[in-house]
Amino acid sequence: MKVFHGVTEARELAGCSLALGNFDGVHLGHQALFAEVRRQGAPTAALTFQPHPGKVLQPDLAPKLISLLPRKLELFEACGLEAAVVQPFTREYARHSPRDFEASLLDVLGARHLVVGYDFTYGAARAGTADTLREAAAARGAQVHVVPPVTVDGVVASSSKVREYILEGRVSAAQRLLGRPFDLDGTVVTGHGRGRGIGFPTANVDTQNELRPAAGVYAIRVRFLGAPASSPDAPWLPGVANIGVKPTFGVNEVTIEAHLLDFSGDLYGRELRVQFLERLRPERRFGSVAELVGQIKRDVEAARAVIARASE
Ligand SMILES: Cc1cc2nc3c(=O)[nH]c(=O)nc-3n(C[C@H](O)[C@H](O)[C@H](O)COP(=O)(O)O)c2cc1C
Ligand SMILES: Nc1ncnc2c1ncn2[C@@H]1O[C@H](COP(=O)(O)OP(=O)(O)OP(=O)(O)O)[C@@H](O)[C@H]1O
Repeated sequence: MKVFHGVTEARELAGCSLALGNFDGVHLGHQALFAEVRRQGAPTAALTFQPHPGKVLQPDLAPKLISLLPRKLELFEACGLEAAVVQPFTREYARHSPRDFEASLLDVLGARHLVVGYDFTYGAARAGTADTLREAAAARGAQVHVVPPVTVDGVVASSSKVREYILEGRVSAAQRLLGRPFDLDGTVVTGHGRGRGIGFPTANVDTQNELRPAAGVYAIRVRFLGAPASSPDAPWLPGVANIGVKPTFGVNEVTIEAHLLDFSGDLYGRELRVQFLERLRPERRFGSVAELVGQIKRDVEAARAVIARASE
């Protein structure tokens, strides 16, 4: 997939079918837009903003993002798009009128089909709507396609809803809207080394990802990323993760630690992707290490059952 930095760099996409949005998380609603783009024909592309407009316009209220830009681009590619236009978003850019935005897509970039969702708005003060976009396109012989809301069990798929679920630890609800499990990437860093001593060594995952699930114990799958580890179809390894402050040991900082069920070996420095399948229980303080170990054994069995179901 080709990545262009800004509309003016992307003129070779003239005649393209282009989806418009932030696309944080690339959930099922976003995927429906990309399916519509593919139906309209090549070259197929999506335009997204970087940083997320919320970070620029209301930094104090801005949400934690479901996925960072590299992962978003990877997901675009997995949806079959041939190109992405990453438009730098600044306060100055945000002041552009709807007319400017229309001209940049239709005249500068020369898109032929614009694909937006049912609630899409654009330009300063969000004054542009699907109707104004349609008028602007029609005047240039281009078309606008508006995708109706995609819902799952009565819930409209949206980035905000997915974030809410993840923050509550409801990762399987998030998965239903994403169409895949929520994941984050990280590097294995050193911990306190207690895990090995109690029979459950854990990889401490240091992640740049902004959004993490609520504290608790999760059934997970893990895949190694990057050189020299593996190819894109490297296997998903079953695991169980604890997110939290380890109250049994009185640690203050929140960590994400993953115990791989059928793996032994040194993981320090490895880069991995962790997929969260289901929350098994809240984190709690145990009166003794023996009680904690007994519970972790039960967690491992529960995780195996969840992962076996997920792999069916
Ligand atoms: C499946 C699993 C569940 C865990 N649940 C808890 C818990 O409920 N409470 C707690 O204090 N620590 C919990 N832990 C964290 C352990 O205390 C931690 O893995 C161990 O102390 C090793 O930590 P270290 O990496 O800091 O050495 C859990 C760990 C795993 C792997
Ligand atoms: N469930 C959905 N069904 C159809 N289109 C959608 C759906 N969700 C988003 N879209 C469309 O996808 C594009 C990208 O939207 P955006 O990135 O703002 O996503 P969002 O999920 O609505 O985010 P947020 O929850 O933060 O408002 C927009 O054109 C939007 O209208």
